[in-house]
Formats: sequence, structure tokens, C-alpha cells
Amino acid sequence: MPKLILVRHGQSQWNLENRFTGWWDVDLTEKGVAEARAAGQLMKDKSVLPTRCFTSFQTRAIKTLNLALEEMGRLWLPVTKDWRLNERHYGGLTGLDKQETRDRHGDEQVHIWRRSFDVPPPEMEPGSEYDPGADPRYDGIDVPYSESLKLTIERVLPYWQSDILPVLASGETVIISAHGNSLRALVKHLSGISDEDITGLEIPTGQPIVYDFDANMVPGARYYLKDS
Ligand SMILES: O=C(O)[C@H](O)COP(=O)(O)O
Repeated sequence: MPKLILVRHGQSQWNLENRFTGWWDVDLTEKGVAEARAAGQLMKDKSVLPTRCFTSFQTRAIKTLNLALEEMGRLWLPVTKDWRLNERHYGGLTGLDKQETRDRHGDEQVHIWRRSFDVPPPEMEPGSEYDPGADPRYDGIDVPYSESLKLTIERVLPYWQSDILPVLASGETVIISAHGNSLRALVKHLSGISDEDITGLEIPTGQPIVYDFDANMVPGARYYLKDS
């Protein structure tokens, strides 16, 4: 039966520095590298071995996938990269320190920007320091200036339906290496979580989450691979 593995990238440099990251391309820390390798080792130990891979255009997710695949001796697998699996765009908050932003705007406002379903952070100024708009990897793509979870879902789900689901339905074991909020978008859909309840869902770094699908492509309950 088809199996889906979701993994959030290991700790990034800006996770460590507690800065809003979004579409800014930061690398993994040493801890993040270790988390990615441990995820691969866990998949190997549990014999949950992907046969097809999807990831974003962002280094932290791509490297996490590669490190995990290396642990499994599966660097040879086909990998599809797509911007629609990128992290939610953090708008004008990108690059700011999360604690300093709380001190300035209050805990409640920052919680709304981080976890509300449909309130996007303030827009990023075009051409500002952390605007990825001129990056060649986004040529031809309408780079957003800010995204709520709702807006993130509006680009993750069509990609899931058109490109990932058919591969999964053909019987492959699919791994998606992505980001806290692009994965929250998918989990919301697959686990039927309401707009209210999704605000409480956190996805830890480097912990593979698994869905087993039945013959009708209905997903079962999600579980952490480490608990199986
Ligand atoms: O983009 C970021 O800063 C993180 O990857 C996710 O941040 P969050 O926990 O504030 O959603």
C-alpha cells in the first residue's frame, strides 16, 4: 500500500538564531545535519524506505533529504524540487529576531502572525534585503510578498493533487522533505484538521511522520516513525 513520509528539515541557522526565515535560504546547523542523518537512519532501521522524493527549492530541505538518503544508501533516487513546497513566506518579518519582535509588538500579535490561519504577516518591501524575487531559482515564478497558512495551502495543495498524489497512487513510497508550514498545510488536508485546530499543530524538525494510504487513497491516522 502507498506510504507517505513527511520530514521537516533539520535545525537551520536561523532556527538556531530564532529569526523569521520563510523564503530566505539558510543552511542547516551541525545539529540540523545530525537530525537529518538520524531521520535517514531511523527510516533504514524501520525498513521504511522511500522510492520517490519531493522537496522545495530551499537548501535546508534539499540537504536534509540528501543526508537522510545518504544514510539509507539511496542518493540515487529520483528527486523532484518545486517552489510550491517552500516554507510559508514570512513577508516583512523575514530576518527579524522572533523575541525582539515579541518585545516590540506583543506576544499576541506575534502569535497571530505565526499561527493564525488567514492573517498574513506585513508585506515585504519589493527589493528589500531578504526579497528572494531576483534569485534565478524563482525565474518565471510570481514570488509572493507575504503568505498566511491559508495562502500557503493555496499553492501546496494543487501541487500535491497534480504531482505528488498520482505518484503515491501508483504504489510508490513517497518522501516529502519540506518546512514547518508547507507541511502543516499538507497535514491539515490529510488529517482533516479544522482552521481553528491547525493553529495548535507544531511540526518538529527531523522527525519523519508517516501516513499509510488504503486502496482508495484514503490516508490512515498519521504517526511518528519513531513511535511505530
Ligand atoms: O520560517 C520560519 O521562521 C520557520 O521555518 C517556521 O517558523 P514558525 O515556527 O514561526 O512558523
